[in-house]
Amino acid sequence: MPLSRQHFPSNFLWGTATASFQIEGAAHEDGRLPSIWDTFCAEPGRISDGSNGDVACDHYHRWEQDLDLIQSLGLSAYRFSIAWPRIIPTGTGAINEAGLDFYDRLVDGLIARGIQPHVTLYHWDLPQTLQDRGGWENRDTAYAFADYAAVVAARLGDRVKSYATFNEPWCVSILSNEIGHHAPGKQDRKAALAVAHHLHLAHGLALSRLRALNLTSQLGIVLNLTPAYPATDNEADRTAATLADGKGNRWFLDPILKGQYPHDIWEHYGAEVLPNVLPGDLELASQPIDFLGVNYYSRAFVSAGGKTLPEGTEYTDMGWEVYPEGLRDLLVRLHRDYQLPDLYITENGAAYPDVVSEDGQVHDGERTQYLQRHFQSALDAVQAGVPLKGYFVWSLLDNFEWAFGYSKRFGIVHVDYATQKRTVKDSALWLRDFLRVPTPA
Ligand SMILES: OC[C@H]1NNC[C@@H](O)[C@@H]1O
Repeated sequence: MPLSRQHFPSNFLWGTATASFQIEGAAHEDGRLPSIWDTFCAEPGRISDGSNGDVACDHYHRWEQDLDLIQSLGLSAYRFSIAWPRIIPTGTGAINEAGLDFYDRLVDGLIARGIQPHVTLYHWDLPQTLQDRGGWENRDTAYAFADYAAVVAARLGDRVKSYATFNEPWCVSILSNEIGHHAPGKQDRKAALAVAHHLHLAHGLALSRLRALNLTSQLGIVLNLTPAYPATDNEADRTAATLADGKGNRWFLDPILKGQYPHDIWEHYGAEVLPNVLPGDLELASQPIDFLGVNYYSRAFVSAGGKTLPEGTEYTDMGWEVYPEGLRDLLVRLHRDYQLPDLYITENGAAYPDVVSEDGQVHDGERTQYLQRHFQSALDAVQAGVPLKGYFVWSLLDNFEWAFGYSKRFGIVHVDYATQKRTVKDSALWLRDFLRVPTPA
C-alpha cells in the first residue's frame, strides 16, 4: 500500500507554514514601521534579485483566499509568524491596534475553516528602531521581546494552539551576524554569540510571561537542525563533523533543553568571543517547553580534506542535497540524547525552478518525490518511538526567500508575482490526496 496518512497516528498533525516578511507585503500599511529586513533589502547587493518585501505575495490583502487554499488541501494546521513591526512598530512602547487586529482576523479566519493556528512570535523581522539601539547584541532587546510576546498572546490567547518564541536562532545569530548573509549582515563572531545568548534569554523571559497568562496553548521554540555526517571514517572528518554539529545544533539545543552551552564548543570558541552569561540566564532559557519545532532541509556532508558528494547526488534549487534519511537519523538522535517534549517538523520542503505549463498547471514532480520521501522518513522516526506529533510543509506559497529574493520557489502553491495569481502545484494536489482518508464503504 503506498504511503498514506493512515500509516501515521490518527492524531498526527498535518500543516503548512509561512512567515510574515516573506508573504505579507503591505510594508507601509496600517502603522507598520521598517524592520531590519526592509533596511537590508535597501542595501545594494544584499538581495540577489534586488527585490524586497514591500508587496511579496500581498497576503496582507489576500489572506482569506490563502486560507481557503489551505482548507481546500485538507490541511488541519497553519504555522505563520507575527510581524513585531506591526504590533509595536518602534519595538518598545506604543501598541499598534491595527496590527493586532490583522492577526486577530487571521486567527478567527483559520478557526472558522477548521484550521489550527500555530504562531511563531519572531521570524526575523526585528523593528529597525531596536537595531538602531544594538538589536539582539543589546541584552535589553530580550526584555523588549518578552513585552511584545505578552502583548500578542494576551490578544490572541488560546485560540492559538501553539506559540513558538523564535524561528531558527542559528539563522538570527550566526547566519546574520557571523556569516553575514542575512540582516543585519555583520561578520563578527563575538556579536553573533552575544545575539545567540540574548535569543536564549529572550526565549526564557517570554516563556515566563506566556506561562503567567495560563494559556492552554503549547509553548516552545523552532530550531533549524542539520545533522553532520563525516565524509569518511577518518579522525579528521569525524572531528570536523562533531564540530559542525556542535556549532550548528548543540549550541542551540543544549541551552534550551539542558540549561548549558556545550563544553567542547565553549572551549573551541575561546574567551575573546564567548557571550556574557549572567547568573540565572540559562535557568530561564531551559524552562520546560511543551514542544520543540525542528526545521529540516538536508544534512551536512563534512570533509576535512575537501571530499565532495558523489556524482548523481540529487540537489534542490538551493543546492541542498536531497537526503531524506537525515530526517529520521536526526529525530532518532534527538530522542536518544535529550529529554524531549513533543516534536513537530515545523519546516520541511524544497525549492525547484517551477513554471506554469501550457496546460496552466505546475508539474513539480521533484517536489512531490521530495515530500513523499521525507514523509516516509518521518514515519520511520515515529515507528522508532520518536515523539513526533506533526509535520508542516514549507511553504504554502512561493515567497521572498531572503537573500535569494523571489528567485527560489518553495511553495506548494505557485505565485505569479506580476499578477498575484495563485496556482496549486501538482505537489499540493498529491498532498491533498495523501491527506484524504477514504470514507468507510
Ligand atoms: O530556506 C527555506 C526556509 N528555511 N527556514 C526559514 C524560512 O524562512 C526559509 O524560507
